[in-house]
Amino acid sequence: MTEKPGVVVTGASGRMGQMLVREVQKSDRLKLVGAVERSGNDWVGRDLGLCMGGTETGITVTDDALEAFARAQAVIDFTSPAATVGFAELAAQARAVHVIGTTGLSDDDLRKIHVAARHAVIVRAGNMSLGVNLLTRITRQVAAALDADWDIEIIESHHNQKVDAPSGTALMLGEAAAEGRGVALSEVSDRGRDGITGKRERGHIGFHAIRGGDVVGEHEVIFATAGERIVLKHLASDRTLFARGALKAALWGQDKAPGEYDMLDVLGLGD
Ligand SMILES: NC(=O)c1ccc[n+]([C@@H]2O[C@H](COP(=O)([O-])OP(=O)(O)OC[C@H]3O[C@@H](n4cnc5c(N)ncnc54)[C@H](O)[C@@H]3O)[C@@H](O)[C@H]2O)c1
Ligand SMILES: O=C(O)C1=N[C@H](C(=O)O)CCC1
Repeated sequence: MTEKPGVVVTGASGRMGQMLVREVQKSDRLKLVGAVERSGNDWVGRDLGLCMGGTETGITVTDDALEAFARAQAVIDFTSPAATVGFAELAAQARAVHVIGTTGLSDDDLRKIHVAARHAVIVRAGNMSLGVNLLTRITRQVAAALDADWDIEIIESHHNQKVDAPSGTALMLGEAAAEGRGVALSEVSDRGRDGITGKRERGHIGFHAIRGGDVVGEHEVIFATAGERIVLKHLASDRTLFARGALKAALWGQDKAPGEYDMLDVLGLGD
């Protein structure tokens, strides 16, 4: 039997990090070989299993990402934009598949990730769930079928600890709607109206963010015209769906050529 690909989880103590650790430990196709946290985090230098309130795993949480990545075939990374940009370079040096779930990346961050993908497989998506990725396809199709008499608005809701807005998922849905309309999202995006904004611009795509409690993630794409509305909606109630998508991406990437990929590639929903 061939060896299972080894996985390092970055941001191991985070909401998604802990979920990812559990899912890799449960997997019969991947093996957990490392856990990375930022310098100064309480978990660094301690056994991962004990930190998570369970039994010893023999994996010591480290802040030395390159040393950990060198032992891995995949890095699963749901952290912060600054951390992810650094990890992209290190994962490329280690020739490990880099699965990026981090959102809130700037254009400059994306350029750096693009450079790293010359030497490594990078799979990045603002949402790793099958349902949301399918919804991007449906959104594109509906937007292509309707003209600009239909106003497009995207509403997203998340827990009160989320630090970026609009969510990565809302931006994926916005990109899909813009693509269906044949326009660039950057030209038509309206984010969070406030004050005397003037009337809604025809053809624009609006974004609105709700933050509260422990909402895992909810997204609505509204197509509104005189007398009728179409509302497409996705509700996530459990973070394991994002983690499972990330594991699928880590396995899928093992035999791919260096380059940038997304979950549509992984799920076979691409063009
Ligand atoms: N793509 C998806 O499907 C999806 C799903 C859920 C969350 N996310 C995104 O994942 C990211 C993390 O979300 P979360 O809710 O787990 O946040 P979180 O704050 O709970 O966890 C982030 C973790 O990253 C760690 N971290 C930060 N900088 C680091 C560094 N330099 N080195 C190592 N670790 C570092 C933090 O210490 C923390 O433990 C966010 O950008 C979120 O939007 C994406
Ligand atoms: O909890 C988060 O943070 C989430 N982030 C992603 C996003 O920005 O869309 C996916 C949903 C959960």
